[in-house]
Amino acid sequence: MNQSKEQRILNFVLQNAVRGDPCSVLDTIDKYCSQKEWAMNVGNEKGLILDKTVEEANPSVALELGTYCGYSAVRIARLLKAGAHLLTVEFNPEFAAIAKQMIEFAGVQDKVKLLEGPSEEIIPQLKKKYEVDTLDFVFLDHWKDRYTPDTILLQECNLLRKGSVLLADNVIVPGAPEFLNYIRNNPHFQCTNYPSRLEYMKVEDAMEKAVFLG
Ligand SMILES: Cn1ncc2cc([C@H](O)c3cccc(CNC(=O)c4cc(-c5ccc(F)cc5)cc(O)c4O)c3)ccc21
Ligand SMILES: [Mg+2]
Repeated sequence: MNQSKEQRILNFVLQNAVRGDPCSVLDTIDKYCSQKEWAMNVGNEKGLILDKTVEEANPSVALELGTYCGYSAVRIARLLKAGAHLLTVEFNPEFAAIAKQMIEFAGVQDKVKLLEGPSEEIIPQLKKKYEVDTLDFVFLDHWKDRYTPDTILLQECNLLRKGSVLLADNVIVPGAPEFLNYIRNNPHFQCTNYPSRLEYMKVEDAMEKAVFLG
Protein backbone atom coordinates (compact mmCIF):
# COMPACT_ATOMS: atom_id res chain seq x y z
CA MET A 1 0.00 0.00 0.00
CA ASN A 2 1.82 3.17 -1.02
CA GLN A 3 2.41 5.84 1.61
CA SER A 4 0.36 8.98 2.09
CA LYS A 5 1.96 12.40 1.59
CA GLU A 6 1.58 12.97 5.35
CA GLN A 7 3.47 9.75 6.09
CA ARG A 8 6.24 10.87 3.69
CA ILE A 9 6.49 14.20 5.52
CA LEU A 10 6.73 12.44 8.89
CA ASN A 11 9.37 10.01 7.61
CA PHE A 12 11.43 12.89 6.24
CA VAL A 13 11.30 14.54 9.70
CA LEU A 14 12.20 11.31 11.53
CA GLN A 15 15.20 10.87 9.24
CA ASN A 16 16.40 14.47 8.96
CA ALA A 17 15.32 16.52 11.99
CA VAL A 18 16.86 16.59 15.48
CA ARG A 19 14.74 14.68 18.02
CA GLY A 20 13.55 16.99 20.83
CA ASP A 21 14.27 20.16 18.81
CA PRO A 22 10.96 21.81 17.72
CA CYS A 23 12.66 24.39 15.46
CA SER A 24 14.51 21.63 13.63
CA VAL A 25 11.19 19.80 13.08
CA LEU A 26 9.53 22.98 11.72
CA ASP A 27 12.48 23.78 9.42
CA THR A 28 12.56 20.19 8.13
CA ILE A 29 8.81 20.16 7.33
CA ASP A 30 9.16 23.53 5.56
CA LYS A 31 12.16 22.22 3.58
CA TYR A 32 10.25 19.11 2.45
CA CYS A 33 7.04 20.97 1.59
CA SER A 34 8.77 23.77 -0.32
CA GLN A 35 11.12 21.48 -2.26
CA LYS A 36 9.29 18.16 -2.66
CA GLU A 37 5.55 18.13 -1.93
CA TRP A 38 3.28 21.05 -1.07
CA ALA A 39 1.19 20.52 2.07
CA MET A 40 -1.23 22.72 4.02
CA ASN A 41 1.01 23.52 7.00
CA VAL A 42 0.76 27.16 8.08
CA GLY A 43 4.40 27.50 6.99
CA ASN A 44 7.14 29.88 8.08
CA GLU A 45 5.82 33.19 6.78
CA LYS A 46 2.36 32.96 8.35
CA GLY A 47 4.09 31.00 11.13
CA LEU A 48 5.91 34.17 12.18
CA ILE A 49 2.53 35.94 12.53
CA LEU A 50 1.29 32.96 14.58
CA ASP A 51 4.42 33.17 16.76
CA LYS A 52 3.98 36.89 17.48
CA THR A 53 0.26 36.45 18.25
CA VAL A 54 0.94 33.55 20.64
CA GLU A 55 3.79 35.42 22.36
CA GLU A 56 1.59 38.48 22.82
CA ALA A 57 -1.30 36.38 24.20
CA ASN A 58 1.08 34.28 26.34
CA PRO A 59 -1.73 31.73 26.84
CA SER A 60 -2.09 29.29 29.76
CA VAL A 61 -4.71 27.33 27.76
CA ALA A 62 -4.69 27.34 23.95
CA LEU A 63 -6.95 25.52 21.48
CA GLU A 64 -6.15 24.57 17.88
CA LEU A 65 -8.83 23.41 15.44
CA GLY A 66 -7.24 21.35 12.65
CA THR A 67 -4.03 19.60 13.72
CA TYR A 68 -3.16 18.03 10.34
CA CYS A 69 0.50 16.87 10.64
CA GLY A 70 1.13 18.80 13.85
CA TYR A 71 3.24 21.62 12.35
CA SER A 72 1.32 24.47 14.05
CA ALA A 73 0.86 22.44 17.25
CA VAL A 74 4.67 22.16 17.51
CA ARG A 75 4.97 25.84 16.52
CA ILE A 76 2.57 26.97 19.27
CA ALA A 77 3.71 24.51 21.97
CA ARG A 78 7.37 25.54 21.68
CA LEU A 79 6.36 29.07 22.80
CA LEU A 80 4.17 28.09 25.79
CA LYS A 81 5.29 29.01 29.33
CA ALA A 82 5.81 26.32 32.01
CA GLY A 83 2.49 24.77 32.98
CA ALA A 84 0.65 26.07 29.90
CA HIS A 85 -0.89 23.65 27.43
CA LEU A 86 -2.36 23.34 23.93
CA LEU A 87 -5.45 21.29 23.10
CA THR A 88 -5.47 20.42 19.40
CA VAL A 89 -8.47 18.89 17.60
CA GLU A 90 -8.19 16.53 14.62
CA PHE A 91 -11.07 14.42 13.24
CA ASN A 92 -9.08 12.49 10.59
CA PRO A 93 -7.49 9.40 12.26
CA GLU A 94 -4.62 9.21 9.75
CA PHE A 95 -3.70 12.86 10.33
CA ALA A 96 -4.03 12.38 14.11
CA ALA A 97 -1.66 9.41 14.06
CA ILE A 98 0.94 11.36 12.07
CA ALA A 99 0.58 14.44 14.28
CA LYS A 100 0.99 12.41 17.48
CA GLN A 101 4.34 11.07 16.24
CA MET A 102 5.40 14.54 15.02
CA ILE A 103 4.57 16.14 18.38
CA GLU A 104 6.43 13.41 20.30
CA PHE A 105 9.50 13.59 18.04
CA ALA A 106 9.62 17.38 18.60
CA GLY A 107 9.55 16.75 22.36
CA VAL A 108 6.52 18.96 23.10
CA GLN A 109 4.13 16.12 24.02
CA ASP A 110 3.92 17.27 27.66
CA LYS A 111 2.43 20.58 26.50
CA VAL A 112 0.06 19.21 23.86
CA LYS A 113 -3.14 17.21 24.20
CA LEU A 114 -4.36 15.83 20.85
CA LEU A 115 -8.14 15.34 20.88
CA GLU A 116 -9.51 13.07 18.14
CA GLY A 117 -12.94 14.02 16.81
CA PRO A 118 -14.79 16.80 15.02
CA SER A 119 -14.65 20.28 16.57
CA GLU A 120 -18.42 20.49 16.91
CA GLU A 121 -18.31 17.43 19.22
CA ILE A 122 -15.13 18.32 21.12
CA ILE A 123 -15.84 22.00 21.87
CA PRO A 124 -18.92 21.25 24.04
CA GLN A 125 -16.82 18.74 26.01
CA LEU A 126 -13.93 21.09 26.82
CA LYS A 127 -15.25 22.35 30.18
CA LYS A 128 -16.40 19.13 31.79
CA LYS A 129 -14.33 16.40 30.12
CA TYR A 130 -11.11 18.38 29.54
CA GLU A 131 -11.34 20.67 32.60
CA VAL A 132 -11.06 23.91 30.64
CA ASP A 133 -12.34 27.08 32.28
CA THR A 134 -11.80 29.59 29.47
CA LEU A 135 -9.49 29.68 26.43
CA ASP A 136 -6.77 32.33 26.17
CA PHE A 137 -5.92 31.61 22.53
CA VAL A 138 -7.65 29.78 19.65
CA PHE A 139 -6.03 28.97 16.28
CA LEU A 140 -8.60 28.19 13.56
CA ASP A 141 -7.15 26.14 10.69
CA HIS A 142 -9.76 23.45 10.01
CA TRP A 143 -12.54 23.45 7.36
CA LYS A 144 -13.03 27.09 6.44
CA ASP A 145 -16.84 26.84 6.53
CA ARG A 146 -16.54 25.72 10.17
CA TYR A 147 -14.82 28.90 11.38
CA THR A 148 -18.08 30.78 11.98
CA PRO A 149 -20.20 28.01 13.52
CA ASP A 150 -17.34 27.01 15.82
CA THR A 151 -16.72 30.63 16.89
CA ILE A 152 -20.43 30.85 17.78
CA LEU A 153 -20.19 27.49 19.58
CA LEU A 154 -17.17 28.68 21.61
CA GLN A 155 -19.26 31.66 22.79
CA GLU A 156 -22.32 29.52 23.53
CA CYS A 157 -20.14 27.17 25.62
CA ASN A 158 -18.79 30.13 27.60
CA LEU A 159 -15.22 29.28 26.60
CA LEU A 160 -14.16 32.83 25.73
CA ARG A 161 -13.29 35.56 28.23
CA LYS A 162 -12.53 39.28 27.84
CA GLY A 163 -9.25 39.33 25.90
CA SER A 164 -9.39 35.80 24.44
CA VAL A 165 -7.50 35.89 21.12
CA LEU A 166 -8.73 34.06 18.01
CA LEU A 167 -6.37 33.73 15.02
CA ALA A 168 -7.74 32.34 11.74
CA ASP A 169 -5.57 31.00 8.90
CA ASN A 170 -6.43 31.24 5.17
CA VAL A 171 -8.92 34.08 5.16
CA ILE A 172 -7.90 34.82 1.53
CA VAL A 173 -6.92 31.35 0.20
CA PRO A 174 -8.87 29.09 0.29
CA GLY A 175 -10.80 31.94 1.93
CA ALA A 176 -13.30 32.30 4.75
CA PRO A 177 -15.55 35.13 3.47
CA GLU A 178 -18.51 34.27 5.66
CA PHE A 179 -16.27 34.21 8.75
CA LEU A 180 -14.73 37.59 7.87
CA ASN A 181 -18.20 39.06 7.42
CA TYR A 182 -19.40 37.57 10.71
CA ILE A 183 -16.42 38.51 12.86
CA ARG A 184 -15.78 42.01 11.42
CA ASN A 185 -19.42 43.01 11.93
CA ASN A 186 -19.62 41.58 15.43
CA PRO A 187 -19.31 44.28 18.13
CA HIS A 188 -17.97 41.69 20.59
CA PHE A 189 -14.75 41.24 18.59
CA GLN A 190 -11.90 43.63 17.74
CA CYS A 191 -10.39 42.44 14.42
CA THR A 192 -6.98 42.88 12.79
CA ASN A 193 -5.96 41.56 9.35
CA TYR A 194 -2.41 40.33 8.67
CA PRO A 195 -1.63 40.07 4.95
CA SER A 196 0.86 37.32 4.11
CA ARG A 197 1.49 34.55 1.59
CA LEU A 198 0.03 31.09 1.13
CA GLU A 199 2.45 28.55 2.56
CA TYR A 200 5.30 27.62 0.17
CA MET A 201 3.71 29.67 -2.68
CA LYS A 202 3.95 33.15 -4.21
CA VAL A 203 0.21 33.55 -3.67
CA GLU A 204 -1.45 36.16 -1.44
CA ASP A 205 -3.12 34.93 1.75
CA ALA A 206 -3.89 36.50 5.13
CA MET A 207 -4.61 35.74 8.77
CA GLU A 208 -7.32 37.45 10.82
CA LYS A 209 -6.95 38.13 14.53
CA ALA A 210 -10.12 38.68 16.58
CA VAL A 211 -9.95 39.65 20.26
CA PHE A 212 -13.10 38.87 22.26
CA LEU A 213 -14.29 41.97 24.13
CA GLY A 214 -16.67 40.14 26.50
C1 LIG B 1 -14.56 19.67 11.89
N1 LIG B 1 -13.15 19.43 12.18
N2 LIG B 1 -12.66 19.31 13.42
C2 LIG B 1 -11.35 19.09 13.32
C3 LIG B 1 -10.96 19.05 11.97
C4 LIG B 1 -9.75 18.84 11.30
C5 LIG B 1 -9.77 18.84 9.92
C6 LIG B 1 -8.48 18.54 9.16
O1 LIG B 1 -7.33 18.99 9.87
C7 LIG B 1 -8.50 19.18 7.80
C8 LIG B 1 -8.62 18.37 6.68
C9 LIG B 1 -8.67 18.98 5.43
C10 LIG B 1 -8.66 20.37 5.30
C11 LIG B 1 -8.55 21.17 6.45
C12 LIG B 1 -8.63 22.65 6.38
N3 LIG B 1 -7.49 23.32 5.78
C13 LIG B 1 -7.54 23.66 4.49
O2 LIG B 1 -8.48 23.34 3.77
C14 LIG B 1 -6.39 24.43 3.93
C15 LIG B 1 -6.27 24.47 2.53
C16 LIG B 1 -5.22 25.18 1.93
C17 LIG B 1 -5.11 25.21 0.44
C18 LIG B 1 -4.72 26.38 -0.19
C19 LIG B 1 -4.60 26.42 -1.58
C20 LIG B 1 -4.89 25.29 -2.31
F1 LIG B 1 -4.78 25.31 -3.66
C21 LIG B 1 -5.31 24.11 -1.69
C22 LIG B 1 -5.41 24.07 -0.32
C23 LIG B 1 -4.27 25.85 2.73
C24 LIG B 1 -4.41 25.81 4.12
O3 LIG B 1 -3.53 26.46 4.93
C25 LIG B 1 -5.47 25.11 4.72
O4 LIG B 1 -5.56 25.14 6.09
C26 LIG B 1 -8.46 20.56 7.71
C27 LIG B 1 -10.93 19.09 9.20
C28 LIG B 1 -12.13 19.31 9.88
C29 LIG B 1 -12.14 19.28 11.26
MG1 LIG C 1 -4.28 26.63 6.91
